[in-house]
Amino acid sequence: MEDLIGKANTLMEALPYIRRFSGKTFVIKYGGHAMADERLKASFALDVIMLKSLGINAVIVHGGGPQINQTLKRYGIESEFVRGMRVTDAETMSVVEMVLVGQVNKEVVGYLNHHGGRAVGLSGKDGTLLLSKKLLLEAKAEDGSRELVDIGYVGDVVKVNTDLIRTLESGKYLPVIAPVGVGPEGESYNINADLVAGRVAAALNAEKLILLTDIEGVKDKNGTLLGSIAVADMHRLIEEEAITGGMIPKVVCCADALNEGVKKAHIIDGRVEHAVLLEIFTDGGIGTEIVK
Ligand SMILES: Nc1ncnc2c1ncn2[C@@H]1O[C@H](COP(=O)(O)OP(=O)(O)O)[C@@H](O)[C@H]1O
Ligand SMILES: CC(=O)N[C@@H](CCC(=O)OP(=O)(O)O)C(=O)O
Repeated sequence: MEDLIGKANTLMEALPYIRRFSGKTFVIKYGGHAMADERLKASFALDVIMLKSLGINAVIVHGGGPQINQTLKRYGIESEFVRGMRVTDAETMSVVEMVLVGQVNKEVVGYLNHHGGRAVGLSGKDGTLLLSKKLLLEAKAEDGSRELVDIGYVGDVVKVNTDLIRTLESGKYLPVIAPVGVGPEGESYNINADLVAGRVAAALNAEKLILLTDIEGVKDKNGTLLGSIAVADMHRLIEEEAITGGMIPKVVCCADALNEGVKKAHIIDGRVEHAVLLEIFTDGGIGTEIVK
């Protein structure tokens, strides 16, 4: 009996969160390690289906950097990154689109539905979901000055077709978005998935933006996990090169999303089973929260 009462208490702990979040929108960026491991795939799918069952409008944006790397390697195409963004020429762009839209998106949709979801896969081209433009990247020149760098078909989101997402949600469907945008001339753009998640969260006025990654959260120069960082500290950590590579677009898009009205932004460890539920339904949460 004690065991059963314990179970009931665990359920009751979630009640205030369920009350607070039912009817709200959560945008979840799914990527990194959690996409590579069968047990974690199932745990992620079940977490998302649980959220939908509780009346939370979950929207998934997935990555696929490692899968793109694998295919580029198979084709003998070299790839390099600037501040966490892949330099993308026309040939690379066609591989990126093939892998993200044709392979990864369908795989994610497949296992969400296998576990009982009503997932619908979309690229930024479907219904012009992600109208985009070329992204010029601000980087440090050798003399220390700032310069804008053209890294090819890499984009930023100009406008999100929120109508399409709301239409799917009203039918209880679960949108799963591949981070490929479309320009005014119909051209494709490779967009960092964290950036897409941040823009979609802002456009939907989301309650939470949650980025799953392959590390416990954001760490300082000594490797200590930071439970919470303010936007000002974030800029300092980037300047000091404590935050580097793929972590840069993550923290920057969290800060942008908060500025545009998203209530909370979290970077959490996708290697932990049920990471999404632990973040949402426990008092302390997990990982790093970015705060204004
Ligand atoms: N300050 C930092 N704290 C944590 N991770 C960092 C930091 N700076 C750089 N990183 C790196 O960023 C990586 C996460 O970015 P990325 O590999 O692009 O993740 P994902 O594939 O989940 O999008 C971490 O594995 C880590 O190597
Ligand atoms: C411009 C840019 O860098 N786009 C990314 C898109 C995929 C992505 O963001 O995947 P992860 O979240 O798994 O890293 C890329 O080409 O790898």
